[in-house]
Amino acid sequence: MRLDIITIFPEYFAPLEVSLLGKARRAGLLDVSVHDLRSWTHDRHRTVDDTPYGGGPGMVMKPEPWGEALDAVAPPTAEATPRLVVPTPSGRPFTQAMAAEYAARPWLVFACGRYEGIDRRVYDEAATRMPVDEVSLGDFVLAGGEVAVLVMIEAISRLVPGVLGNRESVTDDSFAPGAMESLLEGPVYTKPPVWRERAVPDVLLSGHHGAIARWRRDEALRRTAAHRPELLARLDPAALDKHDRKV
Ligand SMILES: CN1CCN(Cc2ccc(Cn3ccc4ccc(-c5n[nH]c(N)c5C#N)cc43)cc2)CC1
Repeated sequence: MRLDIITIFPEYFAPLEVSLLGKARRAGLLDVSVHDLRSWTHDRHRTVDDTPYGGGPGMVMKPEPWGEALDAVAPPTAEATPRLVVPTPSGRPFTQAMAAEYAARPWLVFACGRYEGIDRRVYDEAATRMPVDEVSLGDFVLAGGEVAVLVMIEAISRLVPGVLGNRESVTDDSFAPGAMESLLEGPVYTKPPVWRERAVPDVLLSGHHGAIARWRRDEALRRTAAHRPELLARLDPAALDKHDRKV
């Protein structure tokens, strides 16, 4: 999977060198390139922003550098076509399902905006030759797209086959398709069996896999009811057995 990131702060992406993502890159599972948008400026001050037409606070990212950057990173003559993913407060909510969709794609280009955003004509022109997705991480306001892209790359990359050593660990994720979809994950425990007089629930030490699965589902239902009751409304009633309904 090829990932290209265009930003005025390339240093934000140093974390992509460490941990799982670093290993995945070294294993050739991920081909990640970070590009400095200012490489496509031609003035002495390497200008990427200007005042907004129509007035208003702040600055807007100029279209020219973005146009040249996208031409260079994803040339119209390229054999493959990337999906352009642009984080923005006004985008579609980023979800685990979107992460899974993106993880199945061969090439993503991430455009990290700053200031009050990127001139709209950049989106419109790019959309003439590649799919453009505007995506939001949630109902809060960041100062730019870099942190959002880091979050999305981590969520997407862990779903790429081979990146996570133990594939099973994604099947029980919150929001993962299947039985746990729309449920938050339950509590987890490891050794020691007792820590500061707090014991691990007996069922987890019982070796009784059916009882353990039941306990985990009950805990997931309880946590979802407590923290995200609206997710329970999404559950297919057929997926709930009579025991679930008592939780
Ligand atoms: C007049 N007002 C009208 C409202 N706008 C709104 C606004 C526009 C940009 C920014 C800063 N910014 C620049 C690029 C960029 C990318 C992502 C995000 C982002 N924030 N929150 C998420 N979940 C994000 C994601 N993903 C923020 C970004 C902040 C606030 C301001 C001007």
